[in-house]
Amino acid sequence: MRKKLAAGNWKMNGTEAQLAEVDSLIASHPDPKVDLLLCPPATLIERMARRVGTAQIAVGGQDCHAAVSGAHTGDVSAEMLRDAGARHVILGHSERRADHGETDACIRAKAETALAHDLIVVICVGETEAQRDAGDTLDVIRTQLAGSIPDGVTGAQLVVAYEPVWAIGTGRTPTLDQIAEVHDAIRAALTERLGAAQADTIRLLYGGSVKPGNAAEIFAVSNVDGALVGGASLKAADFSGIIAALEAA
Ligand SMILES: O=C[C@H](O)COP(=O)(O)O
Repeated sequence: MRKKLAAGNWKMNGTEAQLAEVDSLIASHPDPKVDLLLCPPATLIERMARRVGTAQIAVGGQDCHAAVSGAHTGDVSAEMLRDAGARHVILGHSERRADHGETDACIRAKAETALAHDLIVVICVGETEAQRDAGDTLDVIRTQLAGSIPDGVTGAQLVVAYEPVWAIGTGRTPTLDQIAEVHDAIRAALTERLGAAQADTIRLLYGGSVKPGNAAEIFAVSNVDGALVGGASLKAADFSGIIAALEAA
């Protein structure tokens, strides 16, 4: 039985004042029935981890470098994330793929380093609108999974997020059938690659315009084990509604 996971990706949003939302979230969910994860900008990781204290919210990074250390101005290493209090890292988000030219091989290299530093990796996959219109969605997803997931990863070390690029921050979402089709295909690809014993334990998150109003129907879809939430994770009241829907699913 996979424990559900509600993950928030704050992207490039938030300074000290934004951490008040974490206090509100803890107050609303002192004993959550699902796993909670917040991934703030790198500048807030340590402060958020301290703020969370012993409350049941994990903290994660939004990216890390593939190298352990060295001359990489502006980058953050996996070891630095661990040191700051992160236990997870998002890798291969479509915004990293688009803005920084990240390839599947690059994401895999980052994932290998992150795993070596005891971080749980949240690997993102998703098709563009043009790829969906061309009927290439499942091929794109399978290629991204094959190229970006390291060999030998265990179910405890990996979370996969399906985020259709055209649904991110747009208010548009796929149909429930489309979400089910992709999540079932991801589970099948992971089973073929890692074996059922590992694949069955990997949480698959849907991401892309998840809101309190659509969360319940998305969480009822086959092989959806939670969500990776962007905009709605910035407001505790909104994220709380999504968490409540996941707890009820
Ligand atoms: O990482 C989160 C996703 O990109 C979803 O963002 P969104 O909820 O703002 O659409």
